[in-house]
Amino acid sequence: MEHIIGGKFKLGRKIGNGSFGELYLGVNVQSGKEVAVKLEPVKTKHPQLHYESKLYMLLQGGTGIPHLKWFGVEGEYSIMVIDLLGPSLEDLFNYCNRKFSLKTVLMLADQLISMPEVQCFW
Ligand SMILES: Nc1ncnc2c1ncn2[C@@H]1O[C@H](COP(=O)(O)OP(=O)(O)OP(=O)(O)O)[C@@H](O)[C@H]1O
Repeated sequence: MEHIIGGKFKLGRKIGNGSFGELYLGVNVQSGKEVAVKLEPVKTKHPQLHYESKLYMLLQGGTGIPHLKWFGVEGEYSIMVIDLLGPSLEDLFNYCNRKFSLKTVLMLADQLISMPEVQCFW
């Protein structure tokens, strides 16, 4: 039988790798909407995912911050379900043949420094 995370999210294909977790595409089986699912083995030496989910909770509602939909432990994994974001900056950089125009760089800088969530880490 297919495993449904948090009673609501079906796990799809892998979409990325972080330094401590793996990202998968997921689908909310009730609404059909796609989500991002991050998995971290519970046996990992230095668990991070629970802290990451708490940070998302603190930053909820901020510009560019994905909405935390669910966090829990199921089987051998800690699991966090968040909004599925668009392509990463690296993906966009590759799409532009690894060259951004000055205008793009300035627009990016402008967006980054005006994010209150980023300012609090300075
Ligand atoms: N909500 C999301 N929607 C779509 N793709 C995502 C989402 N979160 C992360 N990704 C992608 O998954 C990959 C891994 O992300 P992850 O957040 O695990 O690691 P990271 O930020 O690259 O590094 P670190 O593990 O140090 O935080 C990245 O390529 C990122 O673009």
